[in-house]
Amino acid sequence: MAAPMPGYYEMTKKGRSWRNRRRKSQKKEEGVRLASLMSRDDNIELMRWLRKNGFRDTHLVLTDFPDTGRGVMATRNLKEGDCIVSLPENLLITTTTVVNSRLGQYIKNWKPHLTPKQVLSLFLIAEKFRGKDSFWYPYLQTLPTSYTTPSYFSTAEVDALPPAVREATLQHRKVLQNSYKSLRTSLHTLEPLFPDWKTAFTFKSYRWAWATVYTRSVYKKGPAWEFLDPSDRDVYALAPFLDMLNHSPSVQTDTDFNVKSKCYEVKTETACRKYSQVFINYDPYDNARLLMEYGFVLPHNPHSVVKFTVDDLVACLSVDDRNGLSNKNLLQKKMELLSQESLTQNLSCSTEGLSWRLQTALQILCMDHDSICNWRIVLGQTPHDPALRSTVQLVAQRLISRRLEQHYSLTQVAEKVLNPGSSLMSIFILMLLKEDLNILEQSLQNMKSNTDGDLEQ
Ligand SMILES: C[S@@+](CC[C@H](N)C(=O)[O-])C[C@H]1O[C@@H](n2cnc3c(N)ncnc32)[C@H](O)[C@@H]1O
Repeated sequence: MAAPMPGYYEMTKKGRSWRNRRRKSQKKEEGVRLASLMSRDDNIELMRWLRKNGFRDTHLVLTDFPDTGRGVMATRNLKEGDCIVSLPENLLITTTTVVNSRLGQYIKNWKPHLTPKQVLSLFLIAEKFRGKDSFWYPYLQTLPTSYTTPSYFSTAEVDALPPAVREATLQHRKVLQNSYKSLRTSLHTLEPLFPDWKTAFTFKSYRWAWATVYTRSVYKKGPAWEFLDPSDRDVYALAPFLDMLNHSPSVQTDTDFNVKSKCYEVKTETACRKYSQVFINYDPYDNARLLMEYGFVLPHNPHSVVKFTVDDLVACLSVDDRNGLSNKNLLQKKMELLSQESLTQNLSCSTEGLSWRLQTALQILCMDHDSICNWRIVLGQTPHDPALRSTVQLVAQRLISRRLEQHYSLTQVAEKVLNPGSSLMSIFILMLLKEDLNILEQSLQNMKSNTDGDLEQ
């Protein structure tokens, strides 16, 4: 298991002003940190190998940051438009790399066909097993030995998750297990290449390789080889050094393969000061998605939301339903409308309040028989019908209060069961629960303080 990073311990125990003070003092310490990480043999070897194979030197160095773990630091000021990484094609691991490798001719004939992720995972295991004989050895040496993605969660950690995230976790694990199961029957054909194939291609090593591909690959369109399973797109590339860049939602970067220079390039659209961490923006993901796909959670993630299902909304409607809003026929009509208007998913709230989709779905669900016949007109009215508005407000408050209660108990149990001192995953799960609590509390507070009952953001 990856060793928990001290920065995360600090984050869970101390306040924002403490962190700000700490950050300032950390800036002074960064020169020392820089020395410590760059003097590690595997990092020296990685940089030497990259340069030898056409990587142009950049003003970036690998550094251990207290808040994010290993990342990349700028050794000079970077300005908007600077190309910060330019990685030649021969240093990318894609399905083409695998096809042209010794492994290629073996796996081409496997049935069922392999997906691009399976191909890359097998290649990583194979090359790792070859040790120093592999061209990729200096890169493989710098990869994490384990991850914090859902396939590494303990049972207690899975149980502590909010229900929707737990479901996604179980699904993620099932996909991984099925993926391994489907190729396991063909592994013996690798015997001429790997007499020790049983020791090399275990589920444990597959889980590691799979997580490596999931958390570290960049988008690069491949040729979609005819031997590949077309259900997954051939768009993954492992990119040494570039994959050391951590994610921040507050930066803009332009990351793509340049067909002219034949290099994978990262251009920053956000200036970065000397001795600061250089980030790229993976995507505008909320914390649940970051945890599922990358195995981490961001404190104060601006994209974080708490999601609801239509069933959650309906359950709040039917409590004390004196107006008959959940009458069977009426409810069926409302459900049809929600489907027709694609309002059955992404119903969420953030610290800013309820999303437009959640508000609109609630308004439709709160309409009585007369209003539902003219639902477009009723929805379009400004100001809204006061009776409808107050029903929506009541149901919305009930929705958030209920989730808040559930979340309080989940968090209390999680705090008892999980040990943030021994697992980074436990820290992230507790952070996720606390971020969600914060969103729900702020949403409810906003609603209550809004005396006019205006639910619009
Ligand atoms: C592409 S790698 C980045 C380099 C990685 N930190 C390393 O040491 O190899 C992506 C992984 O880095 C970590 N990561 C990225 N951004 C992060 C952030 N803002 N905070 C914490 N961890 C982050 C997550 O573990 C994620 O799966």
